[in-house]
This record gives sequence, structure tokens and C-alpha cells, in this order.
Amino acid sequence: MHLDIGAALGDEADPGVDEDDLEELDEQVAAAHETIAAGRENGEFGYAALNLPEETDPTRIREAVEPVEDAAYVLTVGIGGSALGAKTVTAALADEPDRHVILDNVDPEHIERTLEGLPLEDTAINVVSKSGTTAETLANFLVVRAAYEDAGVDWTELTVVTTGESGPLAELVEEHDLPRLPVPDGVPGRFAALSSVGLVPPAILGVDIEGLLEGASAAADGLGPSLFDSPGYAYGAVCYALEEEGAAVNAVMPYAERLEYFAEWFAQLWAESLGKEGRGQTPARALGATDQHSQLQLYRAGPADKMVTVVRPQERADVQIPESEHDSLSYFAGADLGQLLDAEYDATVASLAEAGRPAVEIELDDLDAEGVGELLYAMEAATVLVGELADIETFTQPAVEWGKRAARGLLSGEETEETRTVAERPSYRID
Ligand SMILES: O=P(O)(O)OC[C@H]1O[C@H](O)[C@H](O)[C@@H](O)[C@@H]1O
Repeated sequence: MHLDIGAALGDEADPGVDEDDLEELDEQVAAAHETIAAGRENGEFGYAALNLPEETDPTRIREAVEPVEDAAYVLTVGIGGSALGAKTVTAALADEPDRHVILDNVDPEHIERTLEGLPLEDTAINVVSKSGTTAETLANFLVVRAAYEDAGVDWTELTVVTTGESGPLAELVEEHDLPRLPVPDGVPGRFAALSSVGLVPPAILGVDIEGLLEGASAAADGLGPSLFDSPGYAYGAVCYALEEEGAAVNAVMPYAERLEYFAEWFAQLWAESLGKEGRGQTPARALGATDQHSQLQLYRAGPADKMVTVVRPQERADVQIPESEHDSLSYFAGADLGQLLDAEYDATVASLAEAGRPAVEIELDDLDAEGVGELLYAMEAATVLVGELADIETFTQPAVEWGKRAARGLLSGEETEETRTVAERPSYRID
């Protein structure tokens, strides 16, 4: 994995950083690395996530999924960190990614349609909740279970659960004697992709989860006291420096359909970890080249408060563009679709640079298991580093928990501080 920050450097970029800024920042990176390394060593909450490549046991995951490894589909019931990592990995690496279906939202129409469209007798259920208490996940699981029962399918034979040792989900596991995989200790959900939280569907869909962990391990080995030695730290340091200069938005734009969900996974990681104390970049999700025809106008010519992160693999499938009888299409002659996509990528980076807008390029040697493992780990390391540099609590999410308590209170009818705030919220309605 390589990082090219050329288009974010120099006096011309707005916001921009120069090489001297990065040299200066490197002292803070060294201090942050010391904290991170000590946190990893002691298995402290949050920092422990960066030990997952070594600690996750892929054999245990493979054993747990054995009873359902021939299923035609995997239905993940989970939300946030309990869904996005798994979806990112299957979307990037499974040969048939559509065999992995996610139920995270509690939109009733969506769940009805999803369940109607699946052969339930041949669909494994992967229920994931670190806390075991998340309302969306539990409600969806109860609905799914009932649908299997209505269809005369024994859901207990098809279910794998990843959750902690206590809580309502753990009780269901006990009651129905379901296979349970543990959530790793000291790891917030959004940092748990490289554990059973994220690896059950990939294991069922034949992804090389061992290779994924090896790639992540290589990235872990590369962490050191200088931003110039590790792409993950380099990315974090550049984002931090750009945020200090006014880049309030980080638009993540992979030029690979298989990485579309990566931008979604990154959005949670970045937003929940770093959106605190009036700080944090707003992650925007984009896809190249599709969003060149949608969002790029704003990134190039809108407010100078953004950076764009483009991601691409160096190897692409070879699909020739056939010759056409029209002279006006002769510029395609001999080219393939990958060349066209790469040309669009280069044009985007150059056009941003030309307008003085910073772009950071992440290039993967290959979009294979090792490459994706390295990418996910690097982004987690970047996030932890930014949290240290900004001196914030990277591993908590108090603002999200307020909403969870309020929703639970509203459903149960119990009056709490949160439900009172909901009832008294200012509103101005126009019918
Ligand atoms: O895994 P769970 O405990 O069900 O949590 C699922 C999600 O819930 C909340 O929204 C948290 O803010 C997320 O960080 C978490 O990923």
C-alpha cells in the first residue's frame, strides 16, 4: 500500500500542508506512537483493537461456521460496527458478494422484502451485537426468527451469534444452544472488523480470512515512531494537519466498486471516533468514477473546507472496450475499461490539484485479501493516531448512546431525562 499526498502539499493547496509541517508533526507522532504502543502492550480499551491481527483465531471462526458453510446466503443481523466491517470485506473479496445480505435498519418494508426474497431454508443467520442490547438488532432478529418459524425452517440450525458473555442476546444463545463466537475484549465495535465480528460472513463466502489477517499483521508490524514509515500513520497525520488548516470534510472516493462499502465502514470509524469536542472531519462517501458526475463539482469549486481521499488498486481486470464503427469513439482504440477508470482517477486528482484542493491518494498493490487487510488496519491506525494528536477520547461514543437510551425510553413508555427532552424539543412545523 502506498500513500501519495502530493496534491495536498505546497502553498497552492487550500487547505494545504507543506513538508516542513509534516516534519514538525513527526515529533508529535512519535509521542503518540509511544502511547499507542503502550496501550497495545497493556491491552488497554481501544488500543487493543490494533492487536487483532495477531489475536483473532481464524480456525475458531471456521469451526463455528462449519454447520452453515454450504448455505446459499448469509443474512447478517447487526448494525454499525457489527455490520459494516463484514459487508466491507465480503463486498471487496467474495466471489459472489450478493450472497451476503445485511439487515441493519429497522425499516419494515425493507425487512419484509428482504425476507421474501431469500430462500430461508438455505440462508444462514449471522447475528452480531457487541453489547447484545442494541434495539435495531434485537428487534430485527426477533422478526427474522419468526419468519423462519412461519416458513417451517429451524432457525436454530442456521444461526451463528457473535456477542459478549451477558445481555439478552447471550441469554438467547444459552436458551437455544446456539454457536457463539466471542467479541474481542477491549475493542469498540467499529474497530472490530478483523475479529469474529467482521469475519463470519467472509468465512462462509469463501474469503481468505487468513490472508486478510496476514495483510493486517504486516501493517501492524510497520507501525513505528515516524509518520514517514507507515502509510496508516502518514494518512492520519496528513488528515490531522489538513483538518487544522480547515479541511472539515474528508470525502473518501474509492475508484473500485468492490471498495464502495469501504467508504461506508470508514465513515463510521472516522465520525464516531473523532467527532468530539467540536472537532472531527465529516466523512463523505463517494465512488469514482460515478461521483465525478455528481459530487466532484462541489469538491473542486465549492467551499475550501474539504480534502478528498482517493483509493485504487494497481491491478484491474482486463476488459477490452470493443472497437466501434463511429470515428468519434476512436479515442477508445485498444483501451480497456480499467485504463479508462485509471484515466478518470488521474484526471480527478489533477483537476483537484489544479484548483488547489487537497487530494490524498491511497494505492493498493492488489485488491486481494492481504491488500484489504492492510487497508483496514491502516485506517484504524490512522484513526487512533488522529485521536492522540487531537487529544480526544477516540474509543467512546456518548452522543450515540444518548439516542439509544431515548429510543428505548420512547418505546417502553418510561419517562426519562431523554424522553422529556424529546417531548420538549423545539419545533416549527409547516404543513
Ligand atoms: O454491536 P452493538 O453493541 O450492537 O452496537 C452496534 C452499534 O451501536 C451503536 O450505534 C454504537 O455507537 C456503534 O459504535 C455500534 O457499532
